This record gives sequence, structure tokens and C-alpha cells, in this order.
Amino acid sequence: LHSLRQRYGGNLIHTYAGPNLLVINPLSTPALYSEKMFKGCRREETAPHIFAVAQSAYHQLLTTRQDQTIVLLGKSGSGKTTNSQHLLQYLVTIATGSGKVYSAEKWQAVYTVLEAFGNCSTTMNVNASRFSHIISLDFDQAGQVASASVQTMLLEKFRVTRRPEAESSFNVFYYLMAGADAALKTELHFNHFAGNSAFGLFPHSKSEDKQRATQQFTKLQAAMKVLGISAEEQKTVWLILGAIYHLGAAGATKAGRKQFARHEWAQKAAYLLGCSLEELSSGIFKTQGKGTLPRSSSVRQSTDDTDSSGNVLSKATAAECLEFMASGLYSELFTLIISLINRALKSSQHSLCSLLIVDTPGFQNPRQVKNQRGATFEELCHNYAQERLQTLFQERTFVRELERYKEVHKTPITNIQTSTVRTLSRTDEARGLFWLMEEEVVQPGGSEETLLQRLFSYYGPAEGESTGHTHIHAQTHTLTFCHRQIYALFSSCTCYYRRIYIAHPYIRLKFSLDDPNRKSISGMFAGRSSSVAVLSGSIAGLEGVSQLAMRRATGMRKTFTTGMAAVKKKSFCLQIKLQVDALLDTVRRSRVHFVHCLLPRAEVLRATGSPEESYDPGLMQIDVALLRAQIRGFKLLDSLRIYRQGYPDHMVFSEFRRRFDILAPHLTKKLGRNYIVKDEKRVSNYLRE
Ligand SMILES: Nc1ncnc2c1ncn2[C@@H]1O[C@H](COP(=O)(O)OP(=O)(O)OP(=O)(O)O)[C@@H](O)[C@H]1O
Repeated sequence: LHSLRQRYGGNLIHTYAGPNLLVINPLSTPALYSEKMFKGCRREETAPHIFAVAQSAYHQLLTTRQDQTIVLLGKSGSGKTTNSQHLLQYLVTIATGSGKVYSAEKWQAVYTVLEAFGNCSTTMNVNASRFSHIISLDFDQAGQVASASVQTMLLEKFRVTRRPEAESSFNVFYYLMAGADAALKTELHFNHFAGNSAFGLFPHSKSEDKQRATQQFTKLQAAMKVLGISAEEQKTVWLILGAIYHLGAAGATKAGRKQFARHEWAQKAAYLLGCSLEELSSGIFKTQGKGTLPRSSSVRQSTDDTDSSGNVLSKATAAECLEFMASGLYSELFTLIISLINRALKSSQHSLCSLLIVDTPGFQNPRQVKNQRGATFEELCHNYAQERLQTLFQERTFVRELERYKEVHKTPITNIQTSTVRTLSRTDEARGLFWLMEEEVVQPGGSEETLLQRLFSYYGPAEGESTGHTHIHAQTHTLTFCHRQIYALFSSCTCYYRRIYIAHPYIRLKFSLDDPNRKSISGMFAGRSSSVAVLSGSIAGLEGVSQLAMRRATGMRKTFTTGMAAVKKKSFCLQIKLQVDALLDTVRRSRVHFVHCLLPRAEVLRATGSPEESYDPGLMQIDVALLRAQIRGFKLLDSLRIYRQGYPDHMVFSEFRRRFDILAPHLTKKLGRNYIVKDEKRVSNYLRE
């Protein structure tokens, strides 16, 4: 702790803790990422740095030809996404061929688009990611990037329609509302905005916010252009976003017949989607019978799920029906954006092995920023993903090391707290969500209902923080909130069916094909294969063309299809678990490098807005209690102890032989260049001598 404080005070944000890198968010933009740093950034040779982690992973990829993954862990706002970008910046600079197909500019554009569509402002971070993603770089024989792809999961799609107080919707809505030029504004009916919105979606009111959003919109358009997203395609994206905005402005009736509350706004949404008001209204509010569905594999899947427990939409309120549609549309749009990004990154060049970068939304607990509300279901899901990755860290750091030590020494290692993940999780900050999820959802007899109740015991306002009415009110509110969320998510299959109804080529049977908006929207969705559609709304970006990308996609699909029986039971939580399983399965196949991102102080990201604008050397101070909690949560001290006492740096005999037999030319001479080794251990010992 002392070292970290001293280093941080001296503007040294990177520190090694054994094999892992710790990065403390500088809350400023220090000059640490210049091209000068690229040179000789070998872990063994330089001071701790995020580039050195990239270099080390790349070096291991080249020498072992084994896939490598860099996993970023940490609280929300601790700097995971920023560090992922630095990793990529380094890798594409050192390992991109002369063709520059994967330039740093292109990656910058990828992140600009991802941040516009998948980030928002939360109580912990003004630009928080609300989805998990894997960036994959596939390398060829010469160690150059041959192809790349992005897979995303756990998108918080319901944020479009409801979210905790004082948090925003996805950035892109504000960019579009502020930055659309006059022609686009007219086209989207954005010349004046509604006073009401069922989704709480309003343009920025402050002029500086508006100005920033306008700049961001220009930046987004430029980034889309860099990624080869045509003007026509961009327009389609704006049409869908515009339609979602107008659906919010239209709202839904609170009682009586389910219908739009303000028809003039609904009319605008219908126009943008290219259908009539009646068609849109019945698509959203009317219950569809089983027989009316067109036959297609993906549609059949949805009907199975929908009808087994009665008609979900008939139970949902009009507002919920509207929310299903809007968030479903957004989720489809997001999947489409990922496809467009992958189109720009794809290449059919042969590749040998991959380097993956995994970034998921960070741990978050509203109480950390003195927020009295309980956590939302989405926060639970993101914490769950983080906790599973943390479990992987422990598995790789402790379990294997302890076994190896015991194997060599025949006695167990001392001094290491070998508490199981279970007890660990229960006591640390992550609050045992991993086990909560596993116990309540996956075990027989588990149910979402009990999950919610237990969620409360973890996330309800703490004792002594407040008493009486407010306390209970906060809990009830969150419970209702969670219930609704789950209810909505449960019904997402119905929503999915409806999305197809709107977006699928089948729409042609129903809606006028001649409508230009309709044509461009269905044209964009039509190209996607049905196998991609099966995972629609869960994992996006599985349409890779390179061999390695296809192998990854098959692995992820398999996780879903083996659990499909369970998915048919419509357990949304299980679907979340499957998405995280797919992520973990992909990571597990590789050698993993961990980067722990640490938050020096809470609230500061909220308080100061963009850290870049508020650089003040005096800010390099640390909230010691917060830092200590993070170090404990990551189990960093134990990982250091095991690093000292165990065998953290090791290589298997075959690797040792391959790497060092150049030093024993007499051996190669005697046995031939490609000598076949039966006993690697014996040859390795021979080499050592
Ligand atoms: N190494 C760094 N150098 C400069 N700025 C940084 C660094 N790390 C983080 N920041 C700043 O901190 C802010 C939060 O970082 P970032 O969004 O990357 O966090 P995160 O861990 O990805 O958050 P979330 O989990 O909520 O998505 C960013 O605005 C960024 O500018």
C-alpha cells in the first residue's frame, strides 16, 4: 500500500504485483503513452507499463504459438477500457504489416463507435461501458495481425427504456439529438422534441453539454466512415434510433385498452420504421397467436419460448409492451453495429493464433458513491461477470500454483490463505454474487424469485444508513424495479419475435416493400444468417470469416446450444450465465494475463466530469481505505506471497527444449535438426547441463 501511494504520488501509475500489473487511474492524461514507449517495452527490461503487458503477451504468443488473453479487472471507472485501448494501440503499432489494414486510426474508430452505442453516464463513471466485449487479434506465421474481430455480450438493453435516477441512456441518442444537421433533423422529425418521454429520453439542456454531444456526433460519423459504413447504412441507423426516441415520446396508456398515449409521436415512429401506425401499434400491443408466425428456424425458437407459459404480452402492461419493443430494437441495432464493425475488420488471411483482450463493465455498488438505492439487476449481471473473471484469476494464480508446489516439494505451501472462492466471495466486496447466481439459478430448486430476495440481502441499504420509511421505500422500489426487469427480460422472446416482425425480411409480406425506410431497414437486417439470429440479443459478432474467428464463434454457440434446454425454460438468469460461460470458455483455452485496474478515489469521476479537463497534480492522492478494499478483493497480497514462494515462472519441458536447443548445437548435430524427442525431461536436463 505504501509503495503504491508513493509511486502514485510520483505519477507512476503502473506497478507489478508478481506477474500481474496494477494500474491506478491517474484521473488525468499523463504523457505515458507516446511512441517512444513502444521501443524495447519488454516486461523484463522496462519499468512496469501497460505496453509491457502487451509486449509480454505478444512475445509469448510468438514463442509458444499459444493463444493469449489479457483480462482487465476492476471497479467501474477504474480504467479498464482506457487500458484496453492502450493495449491495442501498442499491438497494432508493433504488429501490423506494411498494408496498415489494422491501423491505430481504425481501432480508434472502433472504440468511438462502441462507446457511442454501448456507453453511458452512470453514478460511478461518466462514460461507463454497459456491455462486455472481447477484441480478438489473429496473428499469422510472421507475427503480424492477419485478421481481427469483436464479440460483445451482456448489453444492458433495457437502459434504453428505464434506468436508475441520474443516469443516462446510451450516448448515441444524445449525440444524434444534438448533432444531426438540419436535413437529418427534418428527416427524423427532430425539429422539436417532446415534452414527455416514457423512456426519460430528452436532449441535453445545458449548452456546453449540447456542444460536446455535437462534436461527438461529428466524431462518430467520421469513425463510421473510417469503418466503411456507408451514408445509406448510417441513415438506417439514425432511422432506428429516431424511431426509438419517438416511441418513448408516444408513451403508452396506463389503463384501459393498450395503445399509444400520444398518437402523433407514434405516427412519426411508424414513418421512420416504414410502416403504418396501425401496423406498428398492433405489432407492439396486440397479442399474436401461434399460427400467425412465419416458419423459420429462428422464429420457431421464439414461439416455443413464448407460448409454453401462456401469453406473456397479454399479462404485460402497455408500457412494458412498448419497452420490450424499444429495447429489442436497440439490441438488434447494436448487434448490427457489431456486424458492421466486424465487416471492416475481417480478412480471410490465414492466421495461426490469437491474442484476446477482455473488457467487461466494472464492479459497482451504488452505496460506494453514497447512493441509497439498491443495485439493479443489470448491475448484478455485470458484477457476476467480473466475479467469474476474478474466480479465473484465483484459479490460475492459486489453485494451479499450489498443486505445482505440492507436486515438486511433496508438502503444501505455507503462509497462503487458501480460502475457497466461496468464502472469499462472500466476504469481499463483490458480495458473493457468483454463488448467489449459481445457487439460486443453476441448482435444482433455485428460482429467480429467491435470487431477488437474496439480492436484497446483499444490496439493500446498509444498516444504520437510514431508517424508517425511506429505507423500506428504497428496498421496495428496487424490488419492484428488479421484478419488472426480470419480467421484461423473461418476455424478451416475445419481444424477439416482434423484432423479427419489424426487421426480418418476412416483413415484406406484411408491410409495403416500396417504402424507402422500410427497404433500407429490412435490407440491413436481411443479410444476417439464422444461426447468428439464434443468439441474437445475447452475443453479437459471431459472423467472423477467419478460421480462428469461426472456431471461437463455434465454441460460443456450443455453450448456448448445450444449455438450450434450459434456455427453453425461459430463465433469463440462465441466459446471462450462459453468456458469461461462453466468455470464460473462450478465455480458458488461452494463457491469461491479468491487469488489475484500481480506482484511487470514489466520486471523483462524477464530480469532475471528464478527467482530462481537470488535471491537477494535487489530484494524485489516494483514498487509502478504498485502495485497501480493492487490493483485498483482488487477493493481491496472497498472489504476491505465492509468487515469491512458488514457481510462477515456469515452462514445460518441450517448450524449454524448443527454446534452448539452439544453445546445444552438438545435440542438433548428433540427432538431426528435427529430432523427435521421446523423453523431453531427459533432453531438458541434458540441455541444462
Ligand atoms: N491510464 C489512464 N490514463 C488516462 N486516463 C485514464 C486512464 N485510466 C482511466 N482513465 C480515465 O478514467 C475514466 C474512466 O476510465 P474507463 O472508462 O476506462 O473505466 P472502466 O474501468 O472501463 O469503467 P467501466 O467499467 O465503468 O466501463 C476515463 O474517462 C479515462 O479518461
